[in-house]
Amino acid sequence: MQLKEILYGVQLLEVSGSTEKEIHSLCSDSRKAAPGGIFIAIKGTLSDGHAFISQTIAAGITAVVCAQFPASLQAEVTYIRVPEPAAALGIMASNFYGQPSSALKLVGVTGTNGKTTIATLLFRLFRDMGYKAGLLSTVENYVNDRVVPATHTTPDPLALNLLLREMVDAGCDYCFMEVSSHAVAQHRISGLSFSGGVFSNLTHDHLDFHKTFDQYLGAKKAFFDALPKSAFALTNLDDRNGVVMLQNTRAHKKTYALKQLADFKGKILDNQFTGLHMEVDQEDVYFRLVGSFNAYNIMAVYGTAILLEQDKLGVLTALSRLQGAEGRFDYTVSAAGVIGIVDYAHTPDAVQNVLSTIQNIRKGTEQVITVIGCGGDRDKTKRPVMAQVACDWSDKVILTSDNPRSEDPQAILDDMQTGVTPSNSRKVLVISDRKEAIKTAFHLAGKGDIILVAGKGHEKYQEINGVRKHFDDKEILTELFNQAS
Ligand SMILES: CC(=O)N[C@H]1[C@@H](OP(=O)(O)OP(=O)(O)OC[C@H]2O[C@@H](n3ccc(=O)[nH]c3=O)[C@H](O)[C@@H]2O)O[C@H](CO)[C@@H](O)[C@@H]1O[C@H](C)C(=O)N[C@@H](C)C(=O)N[C@H](CCC(=O)O)C(=O)O
Ligand SMILES: Nc1ncnc2c1ncn2[C@@H]1O[C@H](COP(=O)(O)OP(=O)(O)OP(=O)(O)O)[C@@H](O)[C@H]1O
Ligand SMILES: N[C@H](CCC[C@H](N)C(=O)O)C(=O)O
Ligand SMILES: [Mg+2]
Repeated sequence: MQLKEILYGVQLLEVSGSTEKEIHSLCSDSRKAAPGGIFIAIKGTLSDGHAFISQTIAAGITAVVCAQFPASLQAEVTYIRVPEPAAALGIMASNFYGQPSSALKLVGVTGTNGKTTIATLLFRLFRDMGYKAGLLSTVENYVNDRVVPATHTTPDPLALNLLLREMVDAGCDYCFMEVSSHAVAQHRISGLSFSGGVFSNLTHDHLDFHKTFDQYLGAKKAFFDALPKSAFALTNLDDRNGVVMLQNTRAHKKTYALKQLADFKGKILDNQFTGLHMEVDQEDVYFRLVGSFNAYNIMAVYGTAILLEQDKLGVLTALSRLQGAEGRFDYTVSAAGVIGIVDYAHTPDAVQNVLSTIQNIRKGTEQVITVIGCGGDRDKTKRPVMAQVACDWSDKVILTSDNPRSEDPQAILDDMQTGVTPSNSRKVLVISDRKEAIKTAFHLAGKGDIILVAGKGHEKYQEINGVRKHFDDKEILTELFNQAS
């Protein structure tokens, strides 16, 4: 493709060299530079792509997009100066792959918790209703029934647009994707053409990256601010930040809620371990998903499907058959009657939601035993809060390791323990080895007791000292449950 075609829609500040040359590939990682390609220099959190420009030219790159020109320019290379190379990369990746997002109805889901659940339910709903569709999520990506492993919640612009291209080529009409706050801040979604945006909720997370809650809120809001007039913006009216999200959007503003009047109004009639009984837009429906937080997810999915012009009863019927996403309130019962729940709750709010759901459903006398850790190289301020929430809502808590990554597991546990109040300390055990922690919870549990293993959900690994080894909470729990029978 011609360089000038790839640059269509990019704000150019300065160009040195010809834009009428054939380009074979795009890359933002110097290690992937290929002859006849274009390199986009991005300033990241660890290094600055500008430092690698000469290396990429040595590897055969013929065009460079950057925020500052290098001191000396090579005659055969075209240099393009832009205000924000990361944003330019999004637009260029979209052009390079033939603007696939315009050929699909693309819906983005953002918020602290619920993105994977909402996007996955939407994907499965539309597949069940007979549509060809794609999914971009934390757990897995899908092109119809083909699974593409996920590396990020929201992939980088090149991987993202390539996947969208594959969806269009496979005949997909819809794509449902998670939009993480990192992706918005790093312009990974720049250049995409959205048909709709959905907001779940906003609570404490990622303050290591966004520094303040306002910056975190700003990243989520920027997604809605950039939606076109033709799109819809669907928000959760019961969330304190739900209205703020839509303040400056040009899209059609729509709302869902359980506690007040909204465009899409739901009500929980009953909430059991077997599922939710709800009234949705005046229809009485049973769902297999558990917990009041899932009632919100259901309303978000229902509202989106209606805004995508689907038939109300068809949507509710298909939705009532769906199971939750893997590792989200994933429920098993041992032969001896111990209940195990694996859940991806890894923020204070999510932990509280899962535990309050358990409290609301349990009959009264059963113990709730929570096994929980916090990830390394991630927001440290959430550690004591998560430990405190776990203690406040459980009878016993086993503090353990999640993914320590490059951190010392004991240091993470120390941070968590600062959230254990003296009155809660008698409830707490600290067992760094996660498998041992789950085993101990199992040995402490009797008939009817509930073990919550929180934080890792669907993850099939544990990362300690930068090394990933196979680890699966559900597998360990199931093995213990089977041994006992
Ligand atoms: C903190 C963060 O978001 N980091 C992402 C970011 O990396 P970075 O800013 O550290 O990049 P960098 O290493 O400083 O490099 C800057 C630039 O120089 C380039 N480079 C670097 C080295 C080199 O030798 N040559 C070279 O060209 C890099 O390719 C990059 O373009 O840009 C990279 C390329 O897109 C991402 O892969 C990387 O994700 C890392 C792996 C990551 O763990 N991200 C997590 C935190 C994340 O994004 N999570 C969210 C979900 C969060 C949630 O749960 O809500 C997600 O969307 O997955
Ligand atoms: N609507 C919701 N409100 C609050 N908590 C929720 C909601 N939906 C799910 N949760 C809780 O949050 C956890 C994560 O849910 P989910 O994976 O759907 O969210 P996510 O936004 O995709 O998270 P991540 O950003 O880590 O990918 C679940 O395991 C559950 O405990
Ligand atoms: N997408 C989130 C998931 C965290 C899950 C938890 N298991 C951890 O490793 O901290 C992140 O990268 O922050
Ligand atoms: Mg997710």
